[in-house]
Amino acid sequence: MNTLVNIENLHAGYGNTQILSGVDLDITEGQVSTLMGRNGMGKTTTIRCLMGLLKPFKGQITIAQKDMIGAAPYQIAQAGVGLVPEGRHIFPSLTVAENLRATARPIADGWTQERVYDAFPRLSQRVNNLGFQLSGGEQQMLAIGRALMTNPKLLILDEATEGLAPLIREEIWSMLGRLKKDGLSILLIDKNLDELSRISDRYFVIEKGEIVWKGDSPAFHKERDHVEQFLHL
Ligand SMILES: Nc1ncnc2c1ncn2[C@@H]1O[C@H](COP(=O)(O)OP(=O)(O)OP(=O)(O)O)[C@@H](O)[C@H]1O
Repeated sequence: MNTLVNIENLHAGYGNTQILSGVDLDITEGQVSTLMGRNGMGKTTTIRCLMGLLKPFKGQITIAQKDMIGAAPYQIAQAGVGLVPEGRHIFPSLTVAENLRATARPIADGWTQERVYDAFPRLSQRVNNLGFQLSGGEQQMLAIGRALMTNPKLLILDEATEGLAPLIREEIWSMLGRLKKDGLSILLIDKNLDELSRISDRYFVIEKGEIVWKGDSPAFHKERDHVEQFLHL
């Protein structure tokens, strides 16, 4: 199996404050990987470096074996990485259809609006509604749909089900399961261990800007108590 993204010895922070001090993270094609850690440990900072939104102090980032450190966000998108950011950030004054069209990068046999509506039937009933008129769950589905319309090789979801109702969470988790079956590589930033363990193949735990535990599914199940200790206060 091929390595899609490789992050090595990543150091980054804000101004003079160092947040990441040597993060190593590798993502294998076709797998679901999970980055976990308590609040403020550096998960979003790691993703911001990968997406070209924050310039790292040092380290290496490759996407499909190509050096991408310091690349601009549009170049990361072109390299096939799509992000569903924490807090969704859909366009509030555009309709659902316009939101989906806004970032689309069509390819042959790729994602279309119809495919997104098939995947999230709730959205198909809201096509002409404006972003701000949607419920939190519908906004999250739209944010995922919008990322899929860029036809990514790797889809990153930062706290995808945070604050959503159980039924909506379930819809999103089963949708992610279907995307995995279709062969999409996914990186989840999440803390819901029960739901994660249904689809995740590999796990990384970050603490104070370093990966302190990593393992595959069998290792996670065997050492779950140990992993949970990193996630609790
Ligand atoms: N723009 C910023 N300027 C200064 N400090 C920041 C900025 N963004 C984040 N930080 C700090 O960097 C640290 C890591 O934040 P980060 O968002 O990466 O954490 P996280 O692991 O994603 O946590 P959370 O689950 O709370 O989102 C925190 O201490 C945070 O306060």
